Amino acid sequence: MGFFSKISKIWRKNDQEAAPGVEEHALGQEHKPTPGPVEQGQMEQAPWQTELLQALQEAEPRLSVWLDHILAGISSASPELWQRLAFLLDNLEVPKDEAAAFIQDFRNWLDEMEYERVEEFRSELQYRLALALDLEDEEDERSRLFIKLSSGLTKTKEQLSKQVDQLLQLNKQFDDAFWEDLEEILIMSDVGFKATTTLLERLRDRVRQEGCNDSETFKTLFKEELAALFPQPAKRIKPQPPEVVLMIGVNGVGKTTTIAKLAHRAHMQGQKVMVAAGDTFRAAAIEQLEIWSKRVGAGFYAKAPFSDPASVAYEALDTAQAEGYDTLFVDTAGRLHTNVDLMEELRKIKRVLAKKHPGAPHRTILVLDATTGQNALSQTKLFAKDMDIDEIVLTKLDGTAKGGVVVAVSLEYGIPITFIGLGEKMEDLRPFSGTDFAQALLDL
Ligand SMILES: Nc1nc2c(ncn2[C@@H]2O[C@H](COP(=O)(O)OP(=O)(O)OP(=O)(O)O)[C@@H](O)[C@H]2O)c(=O)[nH]1
Repeated sequence: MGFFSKISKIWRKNDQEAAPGVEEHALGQEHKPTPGPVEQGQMEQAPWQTELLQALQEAEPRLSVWLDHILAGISSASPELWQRLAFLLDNLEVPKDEAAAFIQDFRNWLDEMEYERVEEFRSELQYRLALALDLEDEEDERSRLFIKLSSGLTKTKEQLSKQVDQLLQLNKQFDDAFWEDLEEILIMSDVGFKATTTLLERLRDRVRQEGCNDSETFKTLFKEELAALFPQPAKRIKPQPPEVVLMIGVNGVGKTTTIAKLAHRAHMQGQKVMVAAGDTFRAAAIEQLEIWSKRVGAGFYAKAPFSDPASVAYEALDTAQAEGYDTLFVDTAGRLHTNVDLMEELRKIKRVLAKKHPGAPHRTILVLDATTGQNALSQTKLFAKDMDIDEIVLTKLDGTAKGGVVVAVSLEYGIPITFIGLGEKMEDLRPFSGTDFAQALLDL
């Protein structure tokens, strides 16, 4: 369930699935929340409301299309925009107090970011509505970020797809020479030895089983087997709150930004979120985290610079428990991983958290920069030696990402990639999908 405790099932054929672009449930067909008879004291609809409702009812049931209507003729944040947003949410049967809170949250964020113009905030507004209405898989939301993923993988895509195409033109026998050449192409694309071996074994079986003898079929099998390589995140049982998420990773990979994005997401999904500044070695990191926490509506806990990180974690958890938080993100120092005491420090933080709240940290997330190629692999190796890593978040996949390393990192240690970063803004975070990735990487 998203931010709102109740919305009309206007976007779903039934509770089981979100059905993006489902015609028969478009606003105004079967589920037309047409304004009821004007109850005693209820205001007559203003002409703009009648027009807007009609436009929404006739529009395709897609977030971006509805947003076009809400924003029609509006160039910047204004009382008119808030009125229209409230009208849309009201017609989705969102409880008035929750709709007002959503809008106020967004206005506070605009003030914080000093955003004024629609082009500055439209993407964030769409992202917030997608999360709040539990519509992240709605078609537009997917395509908005898929385009960024594809452009980030352009370099790897060109290299890999071009070479596979050439190989398929030269050799359609799928004989030993073919597989040796393909192995070389994958290794050269940073896929890593273990992932390459596994992928080739599976692909050879599929080619044999399906009697594949043409390029098109081979390309389909290649995409399917690449998508299937990625370990799936274990089904998480919601722990006794607060869920404690320990964030680890070296400096500069995008950890602070990722914590902010994850906190924003959790908040937009209706959780009460706190962020703890466990990287006490850099005053700048504490300040940056405080600014982001405020912007995304999360609580924030920090102590003086150079305080013991474990005491920050302990006290933050104590406060989160006392004040009924649902989720606590604990940032940690990211000094280059060669600095051995960093691992000792992380182990101490884990011990302190577990003592205070058995089972904590419930999730340990390693943040890696997808543009650093083999470095990301060596960082995973180092952290995995000392920490039980539950998830990987790969950032900067909108940059010149080394797409092959994405496969290697996840497969080498069997750690699922749960989210990918596709930009610096809060809405540039997407749940990782092996299928999307294979599609974006193998433009075959
Ligand atoms: N293009 C792009 N930039 C990103 C992404 N994630 C983070 N960044 C940028 O990368 C830079 C480093 O991000 P931080 O979140 O400060 O990284 P950090 O790991 O906390 O680094 P330190 O603060 O040095 O510990 C910032 O300029 C971010 O805006 C992403 O997914 N895409």
